[in-house]
Amino acid sequence: MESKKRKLITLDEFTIQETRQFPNATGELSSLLRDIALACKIINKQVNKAGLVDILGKHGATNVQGEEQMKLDIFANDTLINVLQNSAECAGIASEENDEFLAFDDPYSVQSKYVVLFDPLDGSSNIDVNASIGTIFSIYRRVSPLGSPCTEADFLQEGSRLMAAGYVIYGSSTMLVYATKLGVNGFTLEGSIGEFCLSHPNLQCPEKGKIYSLNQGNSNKYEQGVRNFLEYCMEENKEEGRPYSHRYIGSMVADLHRTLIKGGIFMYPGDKKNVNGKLRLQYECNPMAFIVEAAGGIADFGNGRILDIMPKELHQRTPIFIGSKQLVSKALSFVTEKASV
Ligand SMILES: O=P(O)(O)OC[C@H]1O[C@](O)(COP(=O)(O)O)[C@@H](O)[C@@H]1O
Ligand SMILES: [Mg+2]
Ligand SMILES: [Mg+2]
Repeated sequence: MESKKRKLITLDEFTIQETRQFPNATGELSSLLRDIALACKIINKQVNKAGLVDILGKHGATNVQGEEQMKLDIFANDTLINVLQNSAECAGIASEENDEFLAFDDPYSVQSKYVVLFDPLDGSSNIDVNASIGTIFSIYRRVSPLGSPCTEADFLQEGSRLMAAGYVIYGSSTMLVYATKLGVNGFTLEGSIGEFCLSHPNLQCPEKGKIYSLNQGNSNKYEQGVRNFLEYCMEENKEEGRPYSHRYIGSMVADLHRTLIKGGIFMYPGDKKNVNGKLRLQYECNPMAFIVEAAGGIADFGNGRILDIMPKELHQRTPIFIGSKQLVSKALSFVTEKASV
């Protein structure tokens, strides 16, 4: 018996419906979101045929993070910048791959209320091995006056001031997940019509979880509290369903997507050498914290809410403990991070 045909709701239709809930809304934020989705569709096309086009491997340059850039990092970065520069809704961007922010000074962009931050390609170490990778983005309302180019202050705002944040995961299917203050929704790319269609409405991060996720290879470098929590996760306790399962894909987007859907905790703690860990506050941790909190989970740096951190620099890093309320609270009861955020 043929399964009942599902009515497809495209991202466009969904964002227009959402806008209608706000009588004063102008639709600029939704249109900006659609531009980001367009850029990610272009990136997705290259990712899907990466082995057949000259997009695998290193590019040869090093970014401001001191990391070797992959060809796909550069392609994704250029694609997002080109699409957003031509979008009438974006005043400027900051990227994990660019030293400085870029202010667009054409007559339309200087009138735009919003700036966009992005990690164009997340999970770079997984590009050449065909494991899930992604793009992470976030949108702030400007604090600088409209009519003139945006300033650094527009990008150095606390995560709690975000208007929207999301990610696209290039995995077995390509999905876009985004959050506003109204909630978190997931859309799957329907290849035959080239549209993101609503597939995961009103995502909620399970309160409990039995999966812990971190680079266990670094365990000896983590502080005692983190190591005690790992012991707790691996300890036998039938009643509490321990030991928990360890899962680590090595792409934050993929590890967070699993945590959002199945529950659990994702961590990238600081260690003796890197007290602030590896992940970037503005491009990775703030957007993911905004999404997980909007889905009922929590995100902490060890001594406080990620979204309350007042950014000092565009590329600063922060430790992160994020996911299901119960398991992250448990982890924090073991951990007192000495991060200088
Ligand atoms: O290899 P490690 O140290 O475990 O780090 C993996 C982490 O680094 C990242 O790849 C960093 O992101 P980029 O790929 O955007 O640089 C995260 O996606 C991932 O969670
Ligand atoms: Mg990243
Ligand atoms: Mg990246």
